[in-house]
Amino acid sequence: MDRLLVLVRHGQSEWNLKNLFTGWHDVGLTDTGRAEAKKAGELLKADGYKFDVAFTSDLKRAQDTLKIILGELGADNLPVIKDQALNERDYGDLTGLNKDDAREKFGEDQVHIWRRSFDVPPPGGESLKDTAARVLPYYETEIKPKVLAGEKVLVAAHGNSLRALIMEIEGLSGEEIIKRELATGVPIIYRLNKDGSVAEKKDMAG
Ligand SMILES: O=C(O)[C@H](O)COP(=O)(O)O
Repeated sequence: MDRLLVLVRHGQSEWNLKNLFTGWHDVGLTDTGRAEAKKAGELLKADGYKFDVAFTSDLKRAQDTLKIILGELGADNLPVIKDQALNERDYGDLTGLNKDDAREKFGEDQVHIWRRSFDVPPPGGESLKDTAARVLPYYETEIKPKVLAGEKVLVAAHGNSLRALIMEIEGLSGEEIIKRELATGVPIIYRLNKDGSVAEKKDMAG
């Protein structure tokens, strides 16, 4: 049985381009982001991937990325399940601030801690641990059972909600996952064992 799970981070968003903390703010894709999504769809199509169901967040940059990918795959009618459990980490009071300005204001180290520590939340927002606490139950109850039952599953979500998922799927520690950077619009392909562990992994970045 092919227990296929493909994860893809949304393409470049308007606020990625402007280098602003985004979190739950609902911004659209840039032209580059749309092109990245199209390329992701083309790569998946070229390798013959087909899906039974797709999951995405409640935010349009992930939903639009998914829509473009499904268009490339000729799968516009695929069932799509949207849930805010897959949203980006909430960046709290940092939302809308320029990341370089924040480094000047709060210091490089503090901003790095907010962005890449496992359990220190930005003011008023979610740490990666907090994000994992809502992403992982959703994965366990909604996504994983489908993959283990043999449905081919595509997930379009966000840098930090996908980090939380990858941590669980690959069995990484908090220390290990915070070092992992996810490129926008690059599919990561997993084939899982019966127990949900990774049988095979391929990153389409090469
Ligand atoms: O929400 C954001 O600003 C980005 O999508 C992810 O940001 P990060 O790389 O600072 O975690």
